[in-house]
Amino acid sequence: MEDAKKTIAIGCDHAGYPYKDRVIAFLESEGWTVRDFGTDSPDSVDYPDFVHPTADMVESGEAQLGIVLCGSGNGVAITANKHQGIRAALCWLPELASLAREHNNANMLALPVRFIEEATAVDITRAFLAASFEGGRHARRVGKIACG
Ligand SMILES: O=C(CO)[C@H](O)[C@H](O)[C@H](O)COP(=O)(O)O
Repeated sequence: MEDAKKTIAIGCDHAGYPYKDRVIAFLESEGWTVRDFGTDSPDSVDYPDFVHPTADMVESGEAQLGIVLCGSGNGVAITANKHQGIRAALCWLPELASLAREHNNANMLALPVRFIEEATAVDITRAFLAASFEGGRHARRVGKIACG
């Protein structure tokens, strides 16, 4: 059985696919068990088909965190954020990834693969994993996000 505390879910579309294996290699080198929901080729696909299962695993608690990749990062972030228990952050700089965890308690990272270098994607992922939620005033604000 996978250790839920060290499991991370990942999913992408064809535009995110070029960086997925590099990000997975980094995650595994850091000791994470990676559950890869695809896609697994540059052939054109529809990102929601890969993001929903990724977000489901995070939302259920089977995975601690999730990472989704597409061209702009917007399609995957918008899709993931339709899940009540998901706070997905679109990040193109490591500093944004740190803040997403520290201030927003983000549990999913959205990477805009067509707008960042591959090494930057790894740097952003590293920052996301290294940071932790600061709580305090941010907990009050995060608690007000849910509606309906
Ligand atoms: O959903 C997106 C835009 O918000 C992603 O960036 C997609 O990867 C992109 O739309 C894919 O575009 P394509 O022209 O079909 O390759």
